[in-house]
Amino acid sequence: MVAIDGPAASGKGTLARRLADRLGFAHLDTGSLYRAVGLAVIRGGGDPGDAAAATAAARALHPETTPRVLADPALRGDEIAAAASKVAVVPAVREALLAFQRDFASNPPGGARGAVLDGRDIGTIVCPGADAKLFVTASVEARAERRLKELRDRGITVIYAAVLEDMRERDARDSQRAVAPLKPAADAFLLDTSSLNADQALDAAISFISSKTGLSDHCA
Ligand SMILES: Nc1ncnc2c1ncn2[C@@H]1O[C@H](COP(=O)(O)OP(=O)(O)O)[C@@H](O)[C@H]1O
Ligand SMILES: Nc1ccn([C@@H]2O[C@H](COP(=O)(O)OP(=O)(O)O)[C@@H](O)[C@H]2O)c(=O)n1
Repeated sequence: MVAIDGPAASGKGTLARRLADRLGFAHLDTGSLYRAVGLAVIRGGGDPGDAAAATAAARALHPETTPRVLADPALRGDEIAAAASKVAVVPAVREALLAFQRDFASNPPGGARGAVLDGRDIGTIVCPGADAKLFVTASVEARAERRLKELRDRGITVIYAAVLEDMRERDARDSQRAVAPLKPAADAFLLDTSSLNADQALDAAISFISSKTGLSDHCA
């Protein structure tokens, strides 16, 4: 089981997807779970900063329907990213999402022989027993450039300064929250992708993972 954590637009999702393909593992983007909770609160007319509304939305996510919910393209916008980081500070929300993540890691769907999970607290809280942990970073400017390009490619009109500001705010909220803050696990491999392309990041990750013997479905 491989755990990948890091801040927004560091490249952790791209790396996790490509690693999963390479290893024949299932992939779970755990940020989508928090985004789904944020989206559900907004669609219900609520405020993502309201802990009770966020907790109710997290508890309403059921394992059978979750894969369909996670495929909703509406999850990908920056407004939903901000909502996700607000619901993510609520301990009861995190608690409600824990079992789904651990179950995915221990019993990967589709008969996969392992799992790659990416998020903020995979190596520290969700799967502290992971066989390999990576913490992917990049400068906030490089990450804002990447997110800007991604949003513009999807036809969304945004300016660099606003994306940079959003990213700084989310970094601060994610790193400073009391429960499961964004930070590298003590035994994580630090991978700074500021000057690496996606292929180079994948190569560096494969070298690290190859140095670990025997990947299994260890998680908690
Ligand atoms: N090493 C890299 N160098 C440059 N761009 C990258 C790299 N890895 C990913 N990207 C691009 O940056 C954007 C954010 O990557 P993503 O994997 O979604 O980040 P995260 O999951 O950390 O938010 C995407 O458009 C992706 O194609
Ligand atoms: N394991 C996780 C994953 C995401 N999150 C929260 O969910 C938000 C959205 O995560 P994401 O991974 O989809 O965001 P990006 O990195 O794709 O921008 C983050 O800013 C975190 O606040 C979390 O708290 N724990």
